[in-house]
Amino acid sequence: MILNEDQSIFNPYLVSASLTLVVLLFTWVYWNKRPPNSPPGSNGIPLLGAILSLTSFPQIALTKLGKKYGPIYMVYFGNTAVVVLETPEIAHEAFAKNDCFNDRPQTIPTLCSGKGLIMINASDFQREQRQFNLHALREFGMGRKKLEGRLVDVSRQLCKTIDDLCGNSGTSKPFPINDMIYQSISSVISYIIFNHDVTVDDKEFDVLLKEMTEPKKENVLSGILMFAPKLKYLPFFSTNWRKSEEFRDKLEEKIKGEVLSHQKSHDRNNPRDIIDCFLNEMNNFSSSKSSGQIDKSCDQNDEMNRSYSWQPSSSFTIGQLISSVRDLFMAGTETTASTICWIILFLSHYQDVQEKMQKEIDEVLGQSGVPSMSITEKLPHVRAVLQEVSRLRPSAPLSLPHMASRDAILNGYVIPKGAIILTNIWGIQHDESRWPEPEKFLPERHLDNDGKFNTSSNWMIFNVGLRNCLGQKLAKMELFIVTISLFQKFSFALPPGTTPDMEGESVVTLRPRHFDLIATRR
Ligand code: HEM
Repeated sequence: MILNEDQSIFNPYLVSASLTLVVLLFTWVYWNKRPPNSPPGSNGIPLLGAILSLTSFPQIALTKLGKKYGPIYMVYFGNTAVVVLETPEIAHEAFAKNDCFNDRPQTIPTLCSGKGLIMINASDFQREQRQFNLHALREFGMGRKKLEGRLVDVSRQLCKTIDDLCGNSGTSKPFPINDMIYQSISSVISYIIFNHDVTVDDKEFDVLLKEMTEPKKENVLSGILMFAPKLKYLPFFSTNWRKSEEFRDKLEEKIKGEVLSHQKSHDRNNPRDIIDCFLNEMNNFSSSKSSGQIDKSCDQNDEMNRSYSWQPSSSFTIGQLISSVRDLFMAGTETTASTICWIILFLSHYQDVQEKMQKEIDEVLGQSGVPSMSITEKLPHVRAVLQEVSRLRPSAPLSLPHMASRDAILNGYVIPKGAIILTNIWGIQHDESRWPEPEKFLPERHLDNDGKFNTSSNWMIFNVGLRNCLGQKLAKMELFIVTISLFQKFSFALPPGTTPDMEGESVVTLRPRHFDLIATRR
């Protein structure tokens, strides 16, 4: 048989279709190859991996994958390996018992400048800075009467604003509370760092911070970049990345101004805030270089001194001061304020729980008693409410990303160097084997048979290990004192006929959408 031209076995369409098939087959085989003994999971769609699961609630998508693959699994976002931890035990093994899973991927442009506290890799530099800031937060914040006083003042101011809205009738019209809470919480951290409220005294500062945390499209994109950094090379995301860097630079310029004015009025024997304390360390370094002496003036009378053992070194520089202040401010506002908003929303929706909590507050403090951390034992129901709301709506549902600094074994699996490691805090706190009926709001699950408050290692909103939340003591104090102050003075309700949105929105944190409230003076 003679083949005419059209029937040739070298038909170009046939050849290119076959070649495409071969290329696709190779891509598929190559894409689906997994490193030997890596955690279970799927490689997902070639080139994209599981990236499409990063919907508006990535924590929920990842929890579903956890049910399929088990307590530790590995997926790909683009070509980046992402290991997800679904139990506190594995998180503990990774972050407390190991030193190779505590680096950070460079995925949050507003916090990644090679310096600071949050996104720097684990190193002597990082440990020294973490230790210094833990100590400085204690000195100017945690455990100090001074901070309790500040918190009480801030809460009083907040109550005064709400009281004005209640007017003569004693009941307000519906009003949004979110911005008031954000303002109060940023004021607390602002005093600890700058010894004044920068968001009130400097409007530009305030606008910048709001721009960076508002739930607008750009910030949602930043949330996605946090888990899939390689997307920053795509046109849509690259603009977003650049804009975030510009914001960071502007914010750092503002902080620099504050640092300069601190330098001018600095008295080493009378540190006013974290900036002064840091400046003392810088001076210590230069004087210890010349004299060999270490003078810890901000450390006088400090009962925590025993755990305070860093040596002044070159990690104390102006650049590092500016970046660490930026990180404390960013980390210390959004998370705590969102949690307080969730608490108010849940209690407004569940009126019976609110009444029970108020009864307890009334018995311990009455209408005029001043809240303080010394009465936590007497308020188990309040603590149970705080615990349950933050279990249901953790403000950092996937924690912050960690990164493997080398190939290493975790729970019997090989984790490749450079893999991003996420702790699925949401999944752990919604795991029905640990929390029966996990979706239900049941504060009493945190009380024992005698009505005493019960802690559980399955509650882990601050994550665990060597990079866990540096501000957790401060955060607990803020949640406790602000909540008590508000519910001691007011009852809150949602406007009749409205259906609350209890899901919220994920920006980088999980926060409630704006909601209106009615306050009634008690
Ligand atoms: C309810 C409030 C808060 C929650 C839920 C929260 C949660 C977290 C989480 C999950 C992490 C990541 C831990 C990890 O990667 O292992 C973290 C880190 C951090 N948090 Fe918080 N946080 C809160 C409040 C605060 C406050 C008030 C401050 C500071 C004043 C703060 C400062 C930091 C810093 C500096 C880090 C980075 C620590 C490091 O990398 O070594 N946080 N936080």
